[in-house]
Amino acid sequence: MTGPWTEWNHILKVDPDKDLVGDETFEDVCQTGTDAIEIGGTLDITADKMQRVVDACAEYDVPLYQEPSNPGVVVDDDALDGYLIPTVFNAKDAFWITGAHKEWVRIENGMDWDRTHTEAYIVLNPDASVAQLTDANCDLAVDDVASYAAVAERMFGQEIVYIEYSGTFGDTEKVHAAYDALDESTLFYGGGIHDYESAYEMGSHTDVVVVGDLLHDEGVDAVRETVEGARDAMAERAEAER
Ligand SMILES: CC(C)=CCC/C(C)=C/CC/C(C)=C/CC/C(C)=C/COP(=O)(O)OP(=O)(O)O
Ligand SMILES: O=P(O)(O)OC[C@@H](O)CO
Ligand SMILES: [Mg+2]
Repeated sequence: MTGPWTEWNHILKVDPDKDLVGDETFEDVCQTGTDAIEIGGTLDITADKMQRVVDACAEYDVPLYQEPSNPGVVVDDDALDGYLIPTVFNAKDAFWITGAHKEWVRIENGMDWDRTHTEAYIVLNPDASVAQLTDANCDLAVDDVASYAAVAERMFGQEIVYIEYSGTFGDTEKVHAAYDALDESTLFYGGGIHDYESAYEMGSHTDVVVVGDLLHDEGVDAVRETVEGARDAMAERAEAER
């Protein structure tokens, strides 16, 4: 199966625990030009907060995915195009690799497998809450990162590999090594994208750029610039590869 993410350049990650800027609305959020909205965050997430964002975005055209941080915050809603379920490949605590997933399947009454997809996370910013929560080993060299990416694709059949630098702009050499290591899987990159230039720069090392905190810190106009930056970088790469 190939998912719609093979066609994406940009994802906007909305944290249900954080506010929008000024008088911006979810209608504005859905009209930034992003290819998809992912709803999720690490800290202080609840099903109610998730549901509020789903409801606020439901009537707009942009594809809507939930990215739950634990089984208890998953919401069942037809407005969702699907669930992007993290599995943290470099977590030292196995709960975040397969344990939470086992619990989810155990408590869930009938899984919606057709709408359930996984993201093979490689977490690289040790200061991010996701790194601390999962006890991720972020001390990885370029070849470690490339090898994790290849393992995710070739041994574990992961369609999405996610280099996560949440909160800080990452090492482009490591991101590019993951990109080079993948043949079929789609590479997501997230962390510290804050303007056209940073989106453009990272956009040439990944398939998809994920933008998170910028929405809550600067607002939709800043997000729109990152959509442009990612799109321009990826269009130029596609042109060069022709
Ligand atoms: C099996 C199910 C349904 C859930 C488990 C899913 C797993 C393994 C989650 C572990 C990793 C995690 C917490 C992912 C959440 C997505 C994410 C990385 C959001 C970004 O979080 P940060 O930006 O670091 O957090 P804050 O903004 O909340 O500080
Ligand atoms: O908040 P930022 O730093 O943009 O990170 C985006 C995303 O990868 C977080 O999961
Ligand atoms: Mg965040």
